[in-house]
Amino acid sequence: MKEYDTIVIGSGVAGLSAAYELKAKQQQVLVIEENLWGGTCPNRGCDPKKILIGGVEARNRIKQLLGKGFSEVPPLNWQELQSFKRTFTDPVSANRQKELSQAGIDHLTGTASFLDEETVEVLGKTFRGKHFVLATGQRPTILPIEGKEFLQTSTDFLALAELPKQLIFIGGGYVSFELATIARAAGSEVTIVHHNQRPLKEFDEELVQEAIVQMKKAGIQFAFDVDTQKITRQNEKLQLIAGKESFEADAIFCATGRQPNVESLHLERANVDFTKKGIIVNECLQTTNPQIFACGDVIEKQLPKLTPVATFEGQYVAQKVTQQQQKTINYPVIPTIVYGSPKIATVGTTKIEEDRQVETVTQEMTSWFTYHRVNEPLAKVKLCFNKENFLIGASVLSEQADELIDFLTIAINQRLTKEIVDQWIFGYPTLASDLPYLLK
Ligand SMILES: Cc1cc2nc3c(=O)[nH]c(=O)nc-3n(C[C@H](O)[C@H](O)[C@H](O)COP(=O)(O)OP(=O)(O)OC[C@H]3O[C@@H](n4cnc5c(N)ncnc54)[C@H](O)[C@@H]3O)c2cc1C
Ligand SMILES: NC(=O)c1ccc[n+]([C@@H]2O[C@H](COP(=O)([O-])OP(=O)(O)OC[C@H]3O[C@@H](n4cnc5c(N)ncnc54)[C@H](O)[C@@H]3O)[C@@H](O)[C@H]2O)c1
Repeated sequence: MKEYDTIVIGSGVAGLSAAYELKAKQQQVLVIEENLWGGTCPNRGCDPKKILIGGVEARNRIKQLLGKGFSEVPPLNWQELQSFKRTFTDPVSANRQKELSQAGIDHLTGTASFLDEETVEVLGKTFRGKHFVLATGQRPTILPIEGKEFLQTSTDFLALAELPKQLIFIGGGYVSFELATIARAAGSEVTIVHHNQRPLKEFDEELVQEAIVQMKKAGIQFAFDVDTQKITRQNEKLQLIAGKESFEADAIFCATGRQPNVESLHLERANVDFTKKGIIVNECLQTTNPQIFACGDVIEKQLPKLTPVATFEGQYVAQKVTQQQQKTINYPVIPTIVYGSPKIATVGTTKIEEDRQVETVTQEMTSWFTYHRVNEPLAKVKLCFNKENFLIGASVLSEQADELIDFLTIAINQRLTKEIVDQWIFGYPTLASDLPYLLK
């Protein structure tokens, strides 16, 4: 049986960032992956989504400038956009394997299951590890309802060769807001159905409501307080049934959250505890078995489950395994973005907490040159300052929120004030040159 210093299970951003860091510390490493190498982000998550959003952004820019240089909005050609996307996604899995070979990291395709605390089995072969890193990520949850076999997921949507005419997204989270924006811009009729009145609950409620107003203007329909009970097929059409209400569509996508990939690992044989939200870890990302660490989406955590968070954790875990790191994990503030149209982004503390004596300042930026020059309908920021006037959090609504939020993240991490940035010269006119007007 072959023995390794560390066996990494899962080749997403969490697993691979751990593997490369472990190899750099001269460890013998094996990575095991059961599906596409590279995991969710580059194959069926952030990257393909953002390529499709690129087409939407270009079209929306022209839409905003109708009568201001443009007289018509060009149609978004789904097949062409999908082919462009595939030029990115198709080579990912083979490239990731090639890169691992070049780095001298052993890798194996198959499902890993523990036999005991030190041994895993893959396709009938066994491997022993002194340490393990569990980075098996999550998969979309499918509602356990009658007709669930008709439900599709974000993975299916991102791979659609043809775009159906009428679509429903169940759930008012990231996936629904982003994929509904893409489908609508490409010409589908789209409805988001949500089970209460508060979609995107992690984001500022007022900004979410303002985003919904604009999405409705773009033709996306919303149905709130809809408790989906079953899906039926009648001829070529699907019916989503919720009590007395029913909605018709050609395709229905379930976007009600994601669940951890733990079942096939047989964690009980390795004495690793987990809940339905993920693998339980301590503040050193160590599982209930001290030789086994876990990172990325598969762990149970309050933080947002995002690519840069998974990368950060993968690197930390590698330092922990090689004992280069003594401290508990210390996360910086985490920016998170919904790539709809408009975009909504948030970072740090954004709620007024009396005991921290914070102040929230709302700035409407629509008339600022940055937004007015491209005729954005609404651009708004909410900034949270502590009593020393340092920025500690922000929420942004705009087509350019994804870029501004990172400048605000730098301002929080570096404790930037207006006095400091007034000493700097930024390229003008840019989002960065707005920064002095946003800080105290
Ligand atoms: C549609 C979509 C859009 C997203 N957009 C963004 C975005 O814009 N920005 C952002 O920051 N985040 C985004 N995310 C979230 C981001 O993709 C994840 O947070 C990130 O990919 C998690 O990485 P990971 O390494 O933890 O897991 P994954 O990338 O999921 O990797 C886990 C891997 O483990 C493998 N595996 C599972 N079980 C086993 C087993 N027993 N044996 C062997 N292999 C196994 C899986 O096949 C998978 O490849 C998006 C997610 C989705 C679904
Ligand atoms: N831009 C990004 O960073 C990005 C984009 C996509 C996905 N992601 C990651 O993927 C995760 C999954 O995204 P998601 O949108 O599937 O999940 P989510 O957790 O963001 O949203 C799911 C939504 O579905 C609702 N819901 C739950 N049960 C429901 C039901 N029966 N009927 C109707 N609504 C219901 C929830 O209240 C919630 O609003 C995200 O939490 C995030 O970690 C990130």
